[in-house]
Amino acid sequence: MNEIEQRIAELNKLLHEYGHAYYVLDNPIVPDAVYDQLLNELIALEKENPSLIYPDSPTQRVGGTPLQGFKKVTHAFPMLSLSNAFNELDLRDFDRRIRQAIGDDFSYVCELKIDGLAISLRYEDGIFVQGATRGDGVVGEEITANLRTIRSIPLRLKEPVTIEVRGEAYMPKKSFEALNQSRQEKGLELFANPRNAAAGSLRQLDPKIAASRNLSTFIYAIGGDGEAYGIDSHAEMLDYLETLGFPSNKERKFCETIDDCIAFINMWTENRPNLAYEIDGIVIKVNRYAHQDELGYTAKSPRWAIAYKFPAEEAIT
Ligand SMILES: NC(=O)c1cnc(N)c2cc(Br)sc12
Repeated sequence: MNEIEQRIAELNKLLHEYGHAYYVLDNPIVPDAVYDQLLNELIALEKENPSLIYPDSPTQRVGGTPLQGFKKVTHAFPMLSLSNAFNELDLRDFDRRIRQAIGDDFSYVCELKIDGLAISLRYEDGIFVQGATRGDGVVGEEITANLRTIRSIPLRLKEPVTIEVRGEAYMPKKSFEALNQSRQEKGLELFANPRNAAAGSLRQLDPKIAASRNLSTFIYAIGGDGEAYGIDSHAEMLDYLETLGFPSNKERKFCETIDDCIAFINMWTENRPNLAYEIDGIVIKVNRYAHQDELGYTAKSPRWAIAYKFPAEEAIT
């Protein structure tokens, strides 16, 4: 490797590491000015040596030309939908059905239900190759160019694995308010809520628009068989996603009983306004894969998970 090739390799490595710390861990290692200076150095070197541009270089996040339309893609593994619970009785019915099926020796994991747009990300040998919307769960729209602009989506994983993951793309509350403020000043129609704003941003044909919308993601599932990665529980899977470099939501709780889940729901019903992003419920999943396999699926959704939905908020008159 000559000096320029070495410097480009080093800048890619540093910018991936700094970008992961800033956008995924929310814990910057270097000041923004240092990040920007290194990024500008890489942009200049790539301009002089286009043959040395890495496909997953941080400079390659925002594509050039707008698309003509979105291709349809079939997910390698169908994307789940969850049955809903609206009150404590529904939750205790869910718990009772599980006990009747597998006995009492199991535990739950509770997670925040992010109010955004469900997405699927495909990586081959650790490189981000395709991203899609959920669509009908089987066929979605290919929105790779737009998802590449989301800084919390790694373009290269920490391990060279081939994997398909699922998560939620969302717009933080502050970004939503700023976007609507600027749209109001321009006399444009306002977005009704952050979910619509995130969905609208990811359905733009020009990636530069998506790049300007400050979207983020939480990744919360592996498509298909987690056991293929040596994992045998949901909690371990979430930790594995983090080791690969994905942003996973830290507000999750290992719960021994449905009472613990209800306490978690009550706490977040209270604390929901303090979050930087919107949630529309709490997802409860039986933790161990062996138990999930025993419980199986209905025609539409897993028997081992349920989404508690917060009551619809009173429209502010
Ligand atoms: N953590 C999770 O499982 C989770 C979080 N947020 C969501 N909007 C969804 C939707 C499904 Br389906 S699962 C899930």
